[in-house]
Amino acid sequence: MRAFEAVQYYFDQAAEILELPAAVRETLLMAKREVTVQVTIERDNGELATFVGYRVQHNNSRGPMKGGLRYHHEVNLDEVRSLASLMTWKTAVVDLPYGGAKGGIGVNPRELSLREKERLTRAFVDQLRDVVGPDRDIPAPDMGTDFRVMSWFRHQWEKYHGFNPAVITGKPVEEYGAKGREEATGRGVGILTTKLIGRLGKKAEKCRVAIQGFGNVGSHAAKFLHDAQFPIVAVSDVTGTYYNPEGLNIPDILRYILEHPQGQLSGYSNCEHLPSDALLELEEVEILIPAALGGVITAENVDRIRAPIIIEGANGPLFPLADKLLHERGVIVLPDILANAGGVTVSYFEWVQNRQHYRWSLDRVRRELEHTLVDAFEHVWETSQQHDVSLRTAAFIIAIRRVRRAWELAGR
Ligand SMILES: NC(=O)C1=CN([C@@H]2O[C@H](COP(=O)(O)OP(=O)(O)OC[C@H]3O[C@@H](n4cnc5c(N)ncnc54)[C@H](OP(=O)(O)O)[C@@H]3O)[C@@H](O)[C@H]2O)C=CC1
Ligand SMILES: O=C(O)CCC(=O)C(=O)O
Repeated sequence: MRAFEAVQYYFDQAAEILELPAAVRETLLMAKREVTVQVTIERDNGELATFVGYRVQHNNSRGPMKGGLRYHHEVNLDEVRSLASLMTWKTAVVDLPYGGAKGGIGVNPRELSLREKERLTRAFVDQLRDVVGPDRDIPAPDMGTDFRVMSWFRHQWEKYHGFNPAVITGKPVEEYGAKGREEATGRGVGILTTKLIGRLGKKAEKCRVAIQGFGNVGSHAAKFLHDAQFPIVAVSDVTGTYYNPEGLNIPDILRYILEHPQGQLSGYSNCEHLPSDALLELEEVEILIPAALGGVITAENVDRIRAPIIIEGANGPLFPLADKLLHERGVIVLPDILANAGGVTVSYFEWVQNRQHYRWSLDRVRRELEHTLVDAFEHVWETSQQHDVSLRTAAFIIAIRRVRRAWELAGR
C-alpha cells in the first residue's frame, strides 16, 4: 500500500461514521496544489548535481498551510502528498488556525557537505519563492532538516520579498526562532505518553519504553520520558538498536551523540548492540515509540510486535492492516496526528511571536504547549469512548468535522 492510500483509509474510517457525502470526501482528500521542481546545485568538487523537490499544499480551509520540509533519499510525491494531508488533520485536531502542507527533496543529506546543503536549500527556495509565504504556506523542520536549513530558507526567501521571519518556523532561537521549538515534538510525545498511561492507571516506573529513531523527535522524547521516571530500555538509529533491559543511561547517550560529529549512536558501547529493526519486536516493552520513518509496522511484522501501547512519534509508522490487527488485539495506538503535534503547535507559537515582534519565555511556551495537547487529548479520548472507536478514528472524526465546517462556512 502506498503512503497516501494509507491516510485515505484512515480518513474513510472516520468519514463513514460522519456519513460524509462522496463529493465532500473527494474535495477534502485531494490536495489543492502539488508542485514538483528541479533543484540543481554545484557540488564542492565543481560537478553539477540535480535533485527533485516537492511542495504539496493540501488544504487551507482553516488558515495558511503549514508543514515541514524533509530531506531524505526516499522522498517522493506520494509520500509528500500523504504527509501534507496528515498536516491538515493534525492542525485541526489541536485546533491551530492552519491548513496542511509538506515538502521535501529526494536527497541523502548525510552525503552533502554543510555548504552543499545550504546551496541546495537556497536553490529550492528559488523555485518555491512564490509558492510559500507567511499568510500562504509556512514550512518548518522535518526529517533531515533543522534550524540551520530554516535560517537559509528564510534568508533566501527574504531576498525576493523583504524581511519577514514568519515565512518559516523552527528557526534558530537567536534569529526569531521560538524557545522550545527544537524540543517541542519530542516533549509533546512525552507529555501525551504520560497523560495516556495516567488514564490507563499505569505508573511510569513500570512502563519500559523502546524508541525507534534518535533524531530530533526520538532524542527529546527519550529525555522527557527519562526525566519522568520511565525506564528507556532501547533506542535506535540506522546504525542499530542500543539495548539495556534494566534501562539505558539516557543523559550519557545524549552526551555521546553531541560529542560525535554525525550525531549517530554508532560506537556507543555501554549497553547491548542489536540490529536496527530488532527494536520494534523487543519482548517486555510496554510502550513502543516509532520516531523515524513511516510504514515501519506492516502486515508483515505486526504479529511480532509485543508492546501493548504504541505512541506514533513518526508520521505514518503503521500501515492500515497492521493498525486494524493491533486494534483487534487491544493494543492502544496514540495516532501521529495527535502524538507528534507538539512540533507544529510550537511552530504556531513561533509564527505568532514573529508577527507580534514579541518573545515568549520558555516557561510560557511549555505551559501553552501542554495546555493545547492535553485539551486535544481529552477531546480525542472522549470521542473514542462516545463512538467506541480507536483513538486514531476519533482524532480523524474531530479533524474532519472542523475542516468541513470551515470549508462550508467559507461558501463557494
Ligand atoms: N521534527 C519535527 O518537528 C517533527 C517530526 N515528525 C516526524 O518524526 C519522525 C522523525 O523526524 P525527526 O526526528 O525530525 O528526524 P531526524 O532527521 O532528526 O531523525 C531521524 C532519526 O531516525 C533515524 N532513522 C532513520 N531511518 C531509520 C531506520 N530505518 N531505523 C531506525 N532509525 C532510523 C535516523 O537515524 P540516523 O541519524 O542514523 O540516520 C535519526 O536518528 C519523522 O517521521 C517526522 O516526519 C513529526 C512531527 C514534527
Ligand atoms: O512545525 C511545523 O510546522 C510542522 C512539523 C511537521 O512537519 C509535522 O508535524 O509533521
